[in-house]
Amino acid sequence: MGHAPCTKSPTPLFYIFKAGSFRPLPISNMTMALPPLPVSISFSVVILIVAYKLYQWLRFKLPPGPRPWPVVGNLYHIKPVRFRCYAEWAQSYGPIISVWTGSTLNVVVSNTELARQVLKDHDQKLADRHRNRSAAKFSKDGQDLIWADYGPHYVKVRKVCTLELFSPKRIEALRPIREDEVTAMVESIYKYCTDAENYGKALSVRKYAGAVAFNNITRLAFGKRFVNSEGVIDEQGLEFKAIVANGLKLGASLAMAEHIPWLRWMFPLEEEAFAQHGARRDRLTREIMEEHTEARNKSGGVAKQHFVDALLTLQDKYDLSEDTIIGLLWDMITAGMDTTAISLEWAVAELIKNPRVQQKAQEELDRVVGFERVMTETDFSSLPYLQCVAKEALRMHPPTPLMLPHRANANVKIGGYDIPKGSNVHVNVWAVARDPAVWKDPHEFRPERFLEEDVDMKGHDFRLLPFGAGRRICPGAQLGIQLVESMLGHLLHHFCWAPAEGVNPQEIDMSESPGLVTYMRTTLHAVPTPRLPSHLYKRVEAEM
Ligand code: HEM
Repeated sequence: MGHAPCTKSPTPLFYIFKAGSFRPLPISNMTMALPPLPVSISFSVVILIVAYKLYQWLRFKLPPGPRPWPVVGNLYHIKPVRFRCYAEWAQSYGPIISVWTGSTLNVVVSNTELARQVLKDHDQKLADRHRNRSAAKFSKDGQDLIWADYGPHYVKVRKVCTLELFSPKRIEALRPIREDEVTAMVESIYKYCTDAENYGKALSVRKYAGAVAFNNITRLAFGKRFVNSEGVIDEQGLEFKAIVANGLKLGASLAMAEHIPWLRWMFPLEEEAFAQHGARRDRLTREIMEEHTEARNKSGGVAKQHFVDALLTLQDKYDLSEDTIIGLLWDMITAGMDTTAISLEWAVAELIKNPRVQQKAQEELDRVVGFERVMTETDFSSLPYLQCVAKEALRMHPPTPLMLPHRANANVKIGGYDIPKGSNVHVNVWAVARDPAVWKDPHEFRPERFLEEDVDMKGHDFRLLPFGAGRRICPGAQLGIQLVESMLGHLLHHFCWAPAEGVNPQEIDMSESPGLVTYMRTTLHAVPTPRLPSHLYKRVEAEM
């Protein structure tokens, strides 16, 4: 990689020295007069703090990694697709590396044993979150779940998620919404490809997957389908989308100063913009909450199954503030929307590249479901190969390849190295799931591997961690799996999938776009051909 290994990384203060802030002046430029007393005192205090910090950091044995530059650390070495870059560095420096983003130490682990140490043996000490200024604003300093540090608040809201929001009973009660949305997707793809104008033309898989994910998550969380059957979005839906887009814009505006705290005074937060954004988000959410309260009162107190109803009726039992309810609802939107759409797009790309797998999955669907009805989630247990296809797609293309970063709330030793309190810790689940030491032919899309050996993907087997593991494991894992399997099963049962005209399947761009969640870099365009009787392409509408 062209970087000399560096096991003893410099301290944040080292950067300040190197940056030249304290560069000594040439003797000739110095005045011989002694500095006034307050200046001497301040200078001594600074020296003492520097010495103490240096002592603190030098006593640690930090993991090796590329040599950081003064001030910026490795910021200029990190390639845009971070998990690939870290996996390359792991080849040079070993399975645990230090990466400096400005003055923040990030430790990245890339094998099964170290993932187990992070997510199981030292789970609790590594279960805090790093909140940058934007995340801190959006979450009102961790009043939600995603951005909360590990502690009594986190334990409480996590309990609400496990026992209430994602209980098997509620997931099952919300099944009609999922089946409605998945069949709506099938109906609209069918309309597209049976329109004479579109004959043989490719469509964007992401567009359809994104619509299912959007409608599904907004209905599940807010009990709202913002889009009507003609695809027209209502006023609240437009406002919702504008808020999501504005949140992304604000989040992206912070950049460099996030990594170099002492530079922040030069880049003040746009306090006003953040405050307006928060107020706008809260206003829309409150409006929806009031609608639900009114409907519940009218129906004599009967609560619906949507998350908003669940949270409002459980507010007193769990002592949830309004900020926490709003935060939780938006967490679900943030974490549950892109992840499922991304997984589907990658899976379809692999099925086009591997026609043998596509055909085998279709044969299973034809045998189990047949040609006279559509698949439902109750068929899953009879469709082991379909489940393996979804799992293999999540192995090769985890939508969050570095999970969400954890932060150490105490000094911890991992793989013989020190992780000082306050460092960020990432598990490169993408690299772990492609490690030739634990996977045979790791780069081959071969769902059969899971028929030969049943590998758990919900946090018990540290070779396969698309949802993480331990205390912070994804609470929506089961729901996510069901949605991905359902979308995939319907797409395969109803259609044959081929690449866009003139594209060789092996030429499909399988590279990733940069970001916390990993979309395909080039949107997948594919040609669907219906394979079932025409009456099976109707949306199965659910009134909820
Ligand atoms: C294929 C789909 C999905 C994948 C691959 C996925 C993956 C993940 C991962 C890797 C994490 C971070 C775990 C960690 O920090 O250690 C996470 C967190 C989270 N996910 Fe998911 N997720 C998916 C779907 C969903 C859905 C559908 C929802 C909700 C509707 C959801 C809600 C959450 C929440 C709230 C967190 C934060 C948990 C915490 O900080 O304690 N996810 N997810």
